[in-house]
Amino acid sequence: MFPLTSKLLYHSPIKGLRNFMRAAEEFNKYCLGSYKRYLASYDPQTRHDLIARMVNERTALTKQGQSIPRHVTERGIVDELSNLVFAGTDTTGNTLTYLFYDLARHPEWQTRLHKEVVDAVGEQASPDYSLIQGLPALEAVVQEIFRFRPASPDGLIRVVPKGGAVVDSVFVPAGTLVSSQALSTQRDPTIFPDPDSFNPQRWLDAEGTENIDLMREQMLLFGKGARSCLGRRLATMEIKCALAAIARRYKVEIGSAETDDDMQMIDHFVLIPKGQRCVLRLTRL
Ligand code: HEM
Repeated sequence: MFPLTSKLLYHSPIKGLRNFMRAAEEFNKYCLGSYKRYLASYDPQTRHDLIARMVNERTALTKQGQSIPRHVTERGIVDELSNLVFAGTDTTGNTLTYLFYDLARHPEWQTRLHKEVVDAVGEQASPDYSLIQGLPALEAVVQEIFRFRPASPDGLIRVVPKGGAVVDSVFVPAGTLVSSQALSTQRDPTIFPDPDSFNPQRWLDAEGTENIDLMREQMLLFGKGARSCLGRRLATMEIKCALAAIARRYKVEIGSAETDDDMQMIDHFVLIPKGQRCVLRLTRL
């Protein structure tokens, strides 16, 4: 952010903007603290994550007496951490919110998941990912929520490179801004019949047929290509683990007469529920 713009926004007469700037500052402090804690226990022999790569790059450049590019300065690394937390929080959290809401409306899938998970993990309180990763009903439910409620529903703009491109037999000149967005692509009735219904069974029925490749190809929620979502596997793992843990132990029901209205989808860049809440009732099985 440009420093002057940042200062102006901080003192803006609009309360929402001032709150946003203060929240961003708090958030940055949190990320800086996390980075310092990370460095305090940093061991290059055992750490092989993204931040370790950045720290190692900076160490090597320092040893060679070279100047440090911004992306591996302390500020650059802390910005990277903030980006990861921003990118991974509301997307995953709101997907889980819609997932439990849609399951509350489809108790038959809760019954199916409960049986599948209990058979696979027994009494384990926090099921090990290796035991649940490939469970068919769990996979179908997660794919269906990704299709039905894509956390990032908007078109993300790309610029057509030099020489132009041919898309679906249409020539698009270089420099044209293009995008496609997940919400409508993933509700294309020619690929997903009855697209406005939450129906995990469609994934199970398609398995082993050529339709499954078409369906997977049509899924845009994580983007496509070289700049697609870095955290898609982490997000999928988190969602499957949370779903298995809840399905094993709880029955989930709609908890308020307002829940259906609250859960109408609003495109806020990230998909959010209109009421900004989801009241559900969980009962121990
Ligand atoms: C359900 C959860 C998630 C959804 C739907 C989602 C969706 C997306 C989308 C649509 C993009 C842009 C792709 C493009 O421009 O073509 C993206 C990028 C990215 N996501 Fe996610 N994301 C999720 C979770 C996460 C998590 C958990 C993390 C990391 C902790 C993460 C980190 C990133 C990063 C770093 C990028 C930028 C990649 C790049 O520009 O090279 N995301 N994500």
